[in-house]
Amino acid sequence: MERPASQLENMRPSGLKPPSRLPAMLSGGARTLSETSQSDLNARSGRDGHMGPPSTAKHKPSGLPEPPTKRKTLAERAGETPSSRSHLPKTGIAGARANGYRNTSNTSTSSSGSSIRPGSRGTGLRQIARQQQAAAAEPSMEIDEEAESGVMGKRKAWDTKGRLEDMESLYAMLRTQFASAADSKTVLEESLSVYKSRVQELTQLNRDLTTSSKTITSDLERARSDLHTTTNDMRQAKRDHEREMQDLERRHEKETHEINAKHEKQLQKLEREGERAVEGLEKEIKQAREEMEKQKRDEIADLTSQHWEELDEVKSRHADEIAKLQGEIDELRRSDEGRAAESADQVQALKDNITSLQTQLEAGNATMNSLRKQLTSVESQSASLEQEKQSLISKAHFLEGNQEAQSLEFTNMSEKLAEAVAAKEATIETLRREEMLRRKLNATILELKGNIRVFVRTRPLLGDEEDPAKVEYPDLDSLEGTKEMVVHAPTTRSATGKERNEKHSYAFDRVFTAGTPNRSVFEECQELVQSVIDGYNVSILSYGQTGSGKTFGMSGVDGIIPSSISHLLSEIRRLKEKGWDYVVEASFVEVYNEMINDLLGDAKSWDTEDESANTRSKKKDKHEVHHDPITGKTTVSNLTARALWPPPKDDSSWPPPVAEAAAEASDASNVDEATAYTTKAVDQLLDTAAKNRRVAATKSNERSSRSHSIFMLTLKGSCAATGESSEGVLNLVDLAGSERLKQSGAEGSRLKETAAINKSLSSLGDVIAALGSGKGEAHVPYRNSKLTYLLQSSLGGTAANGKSSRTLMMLHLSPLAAHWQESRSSLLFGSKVHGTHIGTAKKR
Ligand SMILES: Nc1ncnc2c1ncn2[C@@H]1O[C@H](COP(=O)(O)OP(=O)(O)OP(=O)(O)O)[C@@H](O)[C@H]1O
Repeated sequence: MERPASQLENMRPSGLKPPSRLPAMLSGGARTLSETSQSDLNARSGRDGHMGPPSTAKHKPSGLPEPPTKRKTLAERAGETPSSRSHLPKTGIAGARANGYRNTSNTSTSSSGSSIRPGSRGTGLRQIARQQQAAAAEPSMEIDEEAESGVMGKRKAWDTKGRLEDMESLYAMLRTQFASAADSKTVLEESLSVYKSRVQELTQLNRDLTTSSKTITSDLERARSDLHTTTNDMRQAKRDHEREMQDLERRHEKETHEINAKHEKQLQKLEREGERAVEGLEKEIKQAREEMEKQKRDEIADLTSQHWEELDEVKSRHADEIAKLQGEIDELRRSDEGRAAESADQVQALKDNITSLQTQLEAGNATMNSLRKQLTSVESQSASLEQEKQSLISKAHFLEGNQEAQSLEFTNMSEKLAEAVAAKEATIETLRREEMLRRKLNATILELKGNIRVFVRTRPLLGDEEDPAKVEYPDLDSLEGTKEMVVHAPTTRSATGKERNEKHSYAFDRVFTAGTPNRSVFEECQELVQSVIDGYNVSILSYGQTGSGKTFGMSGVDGIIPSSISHLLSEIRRLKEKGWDYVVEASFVEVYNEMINDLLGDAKSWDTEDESANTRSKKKDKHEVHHDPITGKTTVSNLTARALWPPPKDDSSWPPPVAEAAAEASDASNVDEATAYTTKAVDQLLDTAAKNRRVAATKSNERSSRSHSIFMLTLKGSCAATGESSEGVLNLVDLAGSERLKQSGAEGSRLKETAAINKSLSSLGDVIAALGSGKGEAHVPYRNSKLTYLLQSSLGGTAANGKSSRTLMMLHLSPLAAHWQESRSSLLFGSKVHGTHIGTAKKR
């Protein structure tokens, strides 16, 4: 695109400007060089002093204007009147010339200082023209004056000769003037040719400059387009750079994220390894402890047998000495009075001897007590030895003293015996009071903690499982135990690409970190299990999606079922010393499709109802649930109940393998065998249940995940001494997987299963919510599902007889981020249950 010259001028990098006068000259119109007027040339040469030919200063033109008309001949001129004659200057020519030159110079001077505006130049040309006209007019006036006052005026008309002379002189003068005019013309022509060549030069210069201008313009255009291209390139490079930077940033963020995730994984791995190491160490410690205990037991046994041997030795020595004494006494009796004193000395020596023996016995007893307090049989035998010793002493006394003293001694001994019996009674009474106090305290503690409690447990990552959900435990170091958890949802992105990091905080009665072993979990449940012994009904329910660890926590090694049995057995043994006797029975049932099945019965008879029959016409359950409104007891008809304690002696099919041990179990000295029996019996119960479920699974897959199992323990206790009695039920429930299967996608048996599971789990939530509303038992919808109806008396409510119960909901979570939604719905269920407060539990 062509730009105006003024703009181009401004952009000229070199600062080169086209000669300012050239456009002016060119703009003067389409005049050719021949058309250029003398005045133009004069004006130009005047304005541009250095461009003018130096010769023009020397050979100034005469200043005479070219005759506008044809010159007259001399004869013609001679015939003219003086007024009409030519105006020939005398001195005025030079003056006019000088004037004209001066004027031109003046114009030039003034023009050179002025700008190159065409207007000003035009003014200069007009001035020059005016001056030339004035110069042309002036000489004519001078000639006329001269002619009148000088030459022509002095001659008389008749003086032809004089007038001829005048004419001759005038002619000569004119010739001179003509000659000078010719010179002047030559000079002017020379000047013109100089000007012409100068004009050519200038034209050439103009052309060169135009070409140069064009070149520069095209250079400029090129430079501008280069600049444009460079700017575009730079912008593109900038954009590329920005894009690269963004990519780099994204990559960097991703890498950081990956590194963080890797670190976390490593940390967790290390934690897991640490936990495994701790577990291994614990196992080793346990083994070492067991070995030490065994060693101790062996040592105790050795010491005991040694002690027995010593006692036997002492006894035989006593017997020998007694026999010897008896002989000596007899001899003494037979001897005379004189030897009585000697005998008395001997008796004294014997007495000393007996005292030292007594000291030995006491020391032996002290050693024995310190070694094993539980060896009550040994103590009782020691007591009989003590009695023997006392009788020996009394015999010695008898020998020593008279009849009266002997009877006094006897009375003292009887009193001491009565005192000992009274002390024993008082001790038993204190123990009973202590036991009652303990039960009350335990009840108070549990009441304070609430009748419905919720624990959360996350299982560790298994095998090659990866990508755990992020969980934080804000009060991990709390001395009261961890109760809070913050679960982070997997990072998502909004429609605008913004990162969304959701997290949810929860608080429960207890939160267990991933990897907490079963044993530690049970320690927190122990108080609740203990309260069953005290006569409360308790339910512990494992809730969570399939694979979250419900079965592992309930029936696995050190799980709640085996640990509860072992804890209850040790408590039963402890209470035996305080006068309490317990009977323990176990049943194991499954609730599947709203039907109760006996897991210890025959699996082949399960799931027999006609699928097509409607619910009302369905035949009655084989196992009916019945609640006694007076006792508050729940019974299920046709249910197998296995005696776990005391081990039965008369059932040939039951007890299972440790028959001999069981037979001896009623003997207090064989508690270990009895415990072994019960433990084995429980293992066998669990095996039988698992086997039955496997058989049933041929009809319905994944039976264990799709049904609820309930291990029911009934503990009946009585204290003959006080006439007190108690009955508590412990229900250990492994619920069906809580994952919500879409009913729309399920068909046939799976649809029915899903409906039954959803119904029973939501009924469970509703029942607990209703119990928490405080509207009373009448408003609790126990009957909405078989599960809640079966557990009615142990879900935290209060039975008609005023007996109330306790519940522990154990939420099991998968650690995987992929299972986040299921974990969240479990946590929401737990929060709903945890928010429910149910009043104080009462025992009847
Ligand atoms: N705390 C844990 N420590 C180690 N392994 C565990 C733990 N919890 C669960 N597991 C393992 O996870 C797997 C699934 O556990 P489990 O069978 O108990 O889940 P579940 O919830 O009972 O499933 P389902 O509902 O199908 O019966 C098992 O292999 C189990 O050994």
